[in-house]
Amino acid sequence: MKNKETRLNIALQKSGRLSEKSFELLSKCGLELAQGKRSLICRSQELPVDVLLLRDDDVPTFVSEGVCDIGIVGQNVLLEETLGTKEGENLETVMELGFSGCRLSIALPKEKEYNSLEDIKGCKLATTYPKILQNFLDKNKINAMAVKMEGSVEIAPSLGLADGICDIVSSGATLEAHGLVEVEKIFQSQAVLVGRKNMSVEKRAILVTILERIKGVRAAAKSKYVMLNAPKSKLKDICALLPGSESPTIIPLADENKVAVHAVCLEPVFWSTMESLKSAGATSVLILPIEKMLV
Ligand SMILES: Nc1ncnc2c1ncn2[C@@H]1O[C@H](COP(=O)(O)OP(=O)(O)OP(=O)(O)O)[C@@H](O)[C@H]1O
Ligand SMILES: O=P(O)(O)OC[C@H]1O[C@H](OP(=O)(O)OP(=O)(O)O)[C@H](O)[C@@H]1O
Ligand SMILES: [Mg+2]
Repeated sequence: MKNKETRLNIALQKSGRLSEKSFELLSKCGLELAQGKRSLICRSQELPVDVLLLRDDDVPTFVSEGVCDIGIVGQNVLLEETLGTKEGENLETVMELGFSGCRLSIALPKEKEYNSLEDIKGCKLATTYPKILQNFLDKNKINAMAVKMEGSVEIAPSLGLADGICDIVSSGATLEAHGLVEVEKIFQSQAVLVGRKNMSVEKRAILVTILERIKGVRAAAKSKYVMLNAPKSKLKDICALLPGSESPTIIPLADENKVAVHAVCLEPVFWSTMESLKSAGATSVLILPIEKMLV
């Protein structure tokens, strides 16, 4: 009998703040996912990978229980779901993904005076993250109460349900719209790839392929391909200005006094860099995006 193929199961958020970026990342890694309209599982033809679509809060449990091998989740949810449980012992952060950056903060109505944490003693704070909040309060020896809400937390103070909140802040626009002011940042978060610690050798091999591709996608996103022409006499100065470039390719030109320089720059190339290149004698400076890169 033929052995069952080993496939890596990945848990992704079905819809929400993480899902679009997660799908985009996998797609850039060559994992085009065939998904029916209402299907909660999709298969990749390119690699032995299946993707399960979940609520983000369920991602840590699915991975720690071994239903999925890896998953994408915010560090805020990962910490909330694993604080004080055995679940976290099976899990490891495999890679920080650099998107969905946000912070968990305490915010109070703008009328309330705030000088230090002492001012929230005895307060009721509405939050979706009671364990992270309680942990922060305990560490700072502040006696305040966490009131659990599943969403729309910012509305709680104006309805008299709480004195303040502890919720996700990114631009701060939601706080402002609800007359709240951020007074303490308690946790900085981004999306991570979380994995189960004891994975089979076969599954780990698939994971390594995906990790290498993610590294390539992220390196390509930051990098640029630079092409320019340089007078031979200025070549050294011009090459020194190329940010994060290992060893540029130098190509002869019809004009014997000039060469073409092609380089992969692993750091951002700003307008100011291009202006410096021009001042140093470079002409026809072109900056091109890089689609894929194996690093
Ligand atoms: N405004 C924001 N800016 C950046 N990242 C955010 C923002 N809001 C949330 N996030 C991040 O995205 C994650 C998912 O947020 P989302 O609002 O989609 O969660 P949710 O409503 O709990 O979703 P689900 O329905 O899957 O339970 C958060 O846990 C956080 O890590
Ligand atoms: O500081 P800001 O940029 O305003 O972002 C913060 C808001 O973003 C998230 O909500 P989201 O908009 O995802 O809606 P949700 O409450 O339905 O999850 C979070 O719960 C905050 O309410
Ligand atoms: Mg959720």
